[in-house]
Amino acid sequence: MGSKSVQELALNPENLPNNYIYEDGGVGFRDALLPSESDIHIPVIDIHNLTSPSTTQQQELHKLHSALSSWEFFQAINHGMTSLFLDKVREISKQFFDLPKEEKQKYAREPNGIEGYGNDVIYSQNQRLDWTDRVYLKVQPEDQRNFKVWPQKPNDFRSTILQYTESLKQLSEVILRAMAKSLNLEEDCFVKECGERGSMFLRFNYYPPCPMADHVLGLKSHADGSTITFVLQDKEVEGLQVLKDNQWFKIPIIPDALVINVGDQIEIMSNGIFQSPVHRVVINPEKERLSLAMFCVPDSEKEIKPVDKLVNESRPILYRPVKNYVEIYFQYYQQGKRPIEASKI
Ligand SMILES: O=C(O)CCC(=O)C(=O)O
Ligand SMILES: [Fe+2]
Repeated sequence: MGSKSVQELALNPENLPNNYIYEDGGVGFRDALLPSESDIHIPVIDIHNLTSPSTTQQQELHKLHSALSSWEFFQAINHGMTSLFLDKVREISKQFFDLPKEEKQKYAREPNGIEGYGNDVIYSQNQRLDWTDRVYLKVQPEDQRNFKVWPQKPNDFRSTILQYTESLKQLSEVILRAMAKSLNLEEDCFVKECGERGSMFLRFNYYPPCPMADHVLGLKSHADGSTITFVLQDKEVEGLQVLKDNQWFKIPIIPDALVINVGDQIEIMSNGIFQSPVHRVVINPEKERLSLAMFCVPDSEKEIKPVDKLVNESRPILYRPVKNYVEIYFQYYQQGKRPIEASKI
């Protein structure tokens, strides 16, 4: 990891390294609109309804389709995980970042590796840095778990994360099937496209408070390289924003909802019908914020391309096939570029 964690930098905020600071670009970071202030709402989807008998399911699929073609973000409720369990997930995450530096360093990522505890990988000198410390773990498939970088403290860290992974693995299938149905495709078409050995990456994002919140970003604007992403937001401190029609909107907190968004790989598979939204995270001057993002990605051996049925004369093919998209993703991201450009025809 870089010489200092963001958590350490936050102790001495008068002396921030230049790479964290947006001199003028920062104006207005925190005055994004709440969708409700503009008469529009981030859709809320009831997952139970997605798997209910016909009429209820049809209505919910319709809602999902319109959510994904407008905001590309939605909040999922009734997803089967209890409030108590989600609190537990947040609690063990917080406990990890509260540990002494020496303990956290045991799980530090390799200088150029991506898994483990650390902050931004530095690719170039003038790269903008994100005001966040992370733990990044490949949690699926099982035989690719690198337990060397999985925290052992708090004691129930691993067991809680394994349970969380299992729940989201099941939920991701439900969502991918529902997405396909909402496009009148074979129900299993996206699931199949992801292959037998789809991967899941879990990222714990810890954003310390920063008095220069108008001049630093927790996460610079980006779109995810996943098929879909699940975000468990902080229960009290907001920060996630989505760009729509050139305007930033806050994603409001619904305490037990999971925020779900389309990633680049569903944009490719759906031939651009569902698009991967640009989003960012702003910082709070007084309060820390913690979130968990779970990225679902296809088997790295599988080639991803637009589904045949979504390509026709009026909708020509818009994307080239891609393979192991995650690989190129980070380099593009750290240079502030959008990796999806590599696939656009
Ligand atoms: O912190 C958040 O709410 C969102 C995190 C995110 O967008 C990401 O990790 O890709
Ligand atoms: Fe993201």
